[in-house]
Amino acid sequence: MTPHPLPDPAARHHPEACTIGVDFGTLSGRAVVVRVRDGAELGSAVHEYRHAVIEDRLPSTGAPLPPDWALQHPEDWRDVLRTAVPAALADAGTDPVRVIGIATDFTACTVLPTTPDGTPLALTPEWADRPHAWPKLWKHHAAQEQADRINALAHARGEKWIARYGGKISSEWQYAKALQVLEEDPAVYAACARWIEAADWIVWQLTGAESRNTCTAGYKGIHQDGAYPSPAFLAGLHPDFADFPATRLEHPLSPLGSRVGGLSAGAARWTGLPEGIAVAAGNVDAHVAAPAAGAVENGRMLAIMGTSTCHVLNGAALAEVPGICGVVDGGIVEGSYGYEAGQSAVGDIFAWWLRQGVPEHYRAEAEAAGEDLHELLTRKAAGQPVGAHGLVALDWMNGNRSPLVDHHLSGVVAGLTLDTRPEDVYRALLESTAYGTRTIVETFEEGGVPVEEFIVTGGLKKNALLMQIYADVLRRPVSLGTSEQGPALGSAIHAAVAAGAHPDVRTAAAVMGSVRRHAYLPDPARADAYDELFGEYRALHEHFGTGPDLLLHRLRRIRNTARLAADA
Ligand SMILES: Nc1ncnc2c1ncn2[C@@H]1O[C@H](COP(=O)(O)OP(=O)(O)O)[C@@H](O)[C@H]1O
Ligand SMILES: O=C(CO)[C@@H](O)[C@@H](O)COP(=O)(O)O
Repeated sequence: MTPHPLPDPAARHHPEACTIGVDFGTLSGRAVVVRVRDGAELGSAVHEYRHAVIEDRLPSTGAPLPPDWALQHPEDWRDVLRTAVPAALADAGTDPVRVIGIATDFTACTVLPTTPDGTPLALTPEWADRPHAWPKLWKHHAAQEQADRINALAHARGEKWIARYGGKISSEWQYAKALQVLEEDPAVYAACARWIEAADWIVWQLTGAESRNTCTAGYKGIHQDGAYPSPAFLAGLHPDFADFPATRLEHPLSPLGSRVGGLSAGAARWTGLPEGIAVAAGNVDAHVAAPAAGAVENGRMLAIMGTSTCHVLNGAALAEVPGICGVVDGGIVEGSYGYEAGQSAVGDIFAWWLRQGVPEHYRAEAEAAGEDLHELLTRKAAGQPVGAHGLVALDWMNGNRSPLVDHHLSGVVAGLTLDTRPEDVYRALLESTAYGTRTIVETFEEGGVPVEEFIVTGGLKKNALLMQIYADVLRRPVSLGTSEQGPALGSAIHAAVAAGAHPDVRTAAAVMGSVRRHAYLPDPARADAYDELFGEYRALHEHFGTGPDLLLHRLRRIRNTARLAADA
């Protein structure tokens, strides 16, 4: 096959020059085609992962997975490049020759063991039958015991970096997951040449060469002040863990928006794009969205609301804020300290209730009305006065990421009666996630990091009731990123910088990003009513989430013991 002619360097100045952004979310990959001179989104496409989230059985053997596991299939990710990118180009009607760059972003910490050439162990005949050979999705929560030991040792040794992560490293991040592999399947750990974020692995698929980005290294890989944790610290966890960074992570780190390579011939065939175009460093699906939604300036918190919510916020100074996910110098954009916090389930909580808590006649009603169940329940829940359902819920169905950093906590719904309706619980769940976000906003402000504006992007911004609840609960306006694919637009912005169409991310954000400021305003009367309910939420937070011997931990232990016995 004749190779693509290498792109003309002047292509970046063509008035129709564009870039591709590809956002790898939890359930699907989304590609957008964006014009670099004004950020116009010319086309888009979505590809649902065929295996979605693998939580029950290993695809290769059908063997049951233990509780709290969450895996994904690498071929599902490559399928996004083969399907969504060409489909987005077709949707845009764009001649591929106009595409000057591509960038991707990924859920994190979604991490996988590979061979030296980047082949996932999960796709090798020798290791495909071993659960620990498979990519661990960000929501894999079976490494909490390892995380607890990491945190205890870090505090015992007075490790300086632990304060950069709010005082606790999450079980969702790289080290707890890697330590779980080492301890539960040392043969897989020994065969793992590279322990790599999917955010970097997908870039490897595009360029044919490994690269590592500063964002995932900083927030998920404990890379602080130019270094990973010391061998002495890591040996204190397990003698064979001392060289984990040196052997499985170490690689030069690429700043966000930098060009890490050219599109390989193979990836050009997958995507239909010109070989050799700029490929940007990998990024995280939350942080990448900041330039797309007017959130690069300090004090502007962006909530990327989807399956989960990530809160990213730039600050002028380095502050040690308890319970956040992390702070990284330049972690969101150069020139600021990038702060991250989050809620491990938001849309996932609503999806759970639609699956389990809605009677058949509601489904029939939705179908008859041409609505999905979210729209039906939202419509049914919208009219009731604040507090009329008599419920307060804890949004911990997938643990608490911030500020408690404990994924063996679980959800609570208080106030249920025989009169409680499905829409009442749905509304209480919407509200619980707003209370969780208000807790995070107040944690930042009490920690000395100002939150001057609250902006939302992600799939949930389309729910007007949810957005109004957030404005009322937070007692502040809610601005909206205008793109329906905020993270993918953010990636396209980083691709434009990598391709040389804009000098840096801040400049590109001003040209290509877009936000609708103060789209929702708080209603004072409802805000007062929510203040009282938020007080009840905080009482539940303290009772169920703090203290030495927690009911929710005991229930989790009982549940896991019973399930493991049943699977034995
Ligand atoms: N109208 C809606 N109201 C509330 N939640 C919704 C609505 N539509 C979809 N969701 C939730 O949005 C989540 C998907 O968010 P999205 O941003 O599209 O994906 P991802 O998390 O993969 O980035 C799902 O958990 C789903 O339950
Ligand atoms: O944890 C992070 C980012 O740090 C997210 O990738 C993770 O919560 C998944 O995000 P989504 O809800 O799938 O958008």
